[in-house]
Amino acid sequence: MAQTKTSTQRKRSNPGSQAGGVRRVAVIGGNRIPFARSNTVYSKISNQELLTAALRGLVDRFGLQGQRLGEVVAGAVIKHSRDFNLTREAVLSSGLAPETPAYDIQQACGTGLEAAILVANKIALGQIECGIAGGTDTTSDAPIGVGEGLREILLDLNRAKTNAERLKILGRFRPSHLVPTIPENGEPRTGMSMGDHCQVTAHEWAIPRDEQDQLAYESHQKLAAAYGEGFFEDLMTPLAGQEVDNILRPDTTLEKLASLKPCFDRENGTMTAANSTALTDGASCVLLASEEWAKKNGLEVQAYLSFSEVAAVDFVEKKEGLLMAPAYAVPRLLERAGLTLQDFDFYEIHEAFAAQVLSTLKAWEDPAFCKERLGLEAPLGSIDRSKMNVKGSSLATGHPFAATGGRIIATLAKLLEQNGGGRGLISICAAGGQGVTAILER
Ligand SMILES: CC(=O)CC(=O)SCCNC(=O)CCNC(=O)[C@H](O)C(C)(C)COP(=O)(O)OP(=O)(O)OC[C@H]1O[C@@H](n2cnc3c(N)ncnc32)[C@H](O)[C@@H]1OP(=O)(O)O
Repeated sequence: MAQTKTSTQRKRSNPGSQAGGVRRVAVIGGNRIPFARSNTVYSKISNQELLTAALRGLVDRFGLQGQRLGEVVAGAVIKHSRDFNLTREAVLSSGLAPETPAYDIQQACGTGLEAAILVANKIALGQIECGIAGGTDTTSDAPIGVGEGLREILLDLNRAKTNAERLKILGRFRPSHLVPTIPENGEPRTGMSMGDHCQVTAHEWAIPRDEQDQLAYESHQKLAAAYGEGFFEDLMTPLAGQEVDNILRPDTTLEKLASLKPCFDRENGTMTAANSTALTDGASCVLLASEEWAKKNGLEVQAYLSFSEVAAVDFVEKKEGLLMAPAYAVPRLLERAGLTLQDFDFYEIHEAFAAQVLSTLKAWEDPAFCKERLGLEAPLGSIDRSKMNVKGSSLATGHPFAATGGRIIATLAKLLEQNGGGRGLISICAAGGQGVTAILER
């Protein structure tokens, strides 16, 4: 029994983890539910149920029933106040051993990738052997809050001891108290939405409308082709009769996209409902492990999560583009990894908005931006666009905020496995002027 052994008698359980040493972190595989436009098929399904469905699918696929994993880390950008720890609740219904620890994190649209970095770091340090990272979001089931006035009345009512006290408190009630507090897709410090911010950046970088529409069009074409070849068959668990992302429009045309009206700057804007992500419901997760654990459990390694970098920009005082932090994170990532921007076989650049992707690519090509903002002697340069988002991305799949990271990791890991090797770059912009990036290799 472990309790009767002294520490010196105890066999070291992670011989790969020497002091100061790190282990390679394997991506075993991922799973997600099909993503759905908000207020459609998942409109009556909670965040917790969406995450549970994605987790259960992963548990079934990799035979993890009853296993105690190191930990499960996930989160949602928009949560109800009742969801203290929705990841733990999802784990308790997932088929994993109930002794598996789990907790929520929140890093806006970077949540899923940040969760994977947290789990990976513990595996790398030998603190755990395996874990699951994930994310979920539903804008169909957004929490509606009550205003301050009504909140005070309700709390006082709860504390009141007599009916007379209750009646007196109810006398403070005014119809104006019924105005609800609805969560906004906006930045608290600027009062602008993500789309408003991105439209400012698109103007600054002079991103033409037709280039944004082209990117959106290609995203749908590539996602449709990926479904056609069965790419997602072992990456997805159907839910509520939904088998594919219902935002996907394989039949859309460039002419149709060109006909849509701008939706943020309505006068001079270039961003539309098609070259912006739609509000989406969904969940995803990925299984990460040490190589030893994977081998012991007879599981193949798809890829390794080797580097990560998170950056933040000053979008308040310095007026940097809110969604431009990946432009800063990636050069730091490359420097630490000893790589150039061209040293990749795949690029997974989250398509929050087509204009966000195109502004970031343009920034890396721009000598003045690279010198003055990034402190580089030469620009990072261009990427081979045929290697970018090859199975479609958020414009076509949709973007359930916290679930996008897991979708991307699972897609890229499978691509690297199919390719028989190589390297992929992940870049995800996030609210709050942040960007989460990582490298997968095989
Ligand atoms: C949060 C982070 O941390 C970082 C990030 O990722 S930032 C990104 C976060 N996400 C967002 O901010 C979501 C942004 N999106 C939105 O707010 C909304 O989707 C939107 C304002 C852009 C559009 O909303 P909407 O007007 O309700 O869109 P919707 O009604 O679906 O579409 C408008 C029209 O375009 C059409 N359309 C949309 N996509 C199309 C496509 N691909 N092909 C053809 N037509 C399309 C629709 O059919 C519709 O046409 P009709 O009016 O004829 O019905």
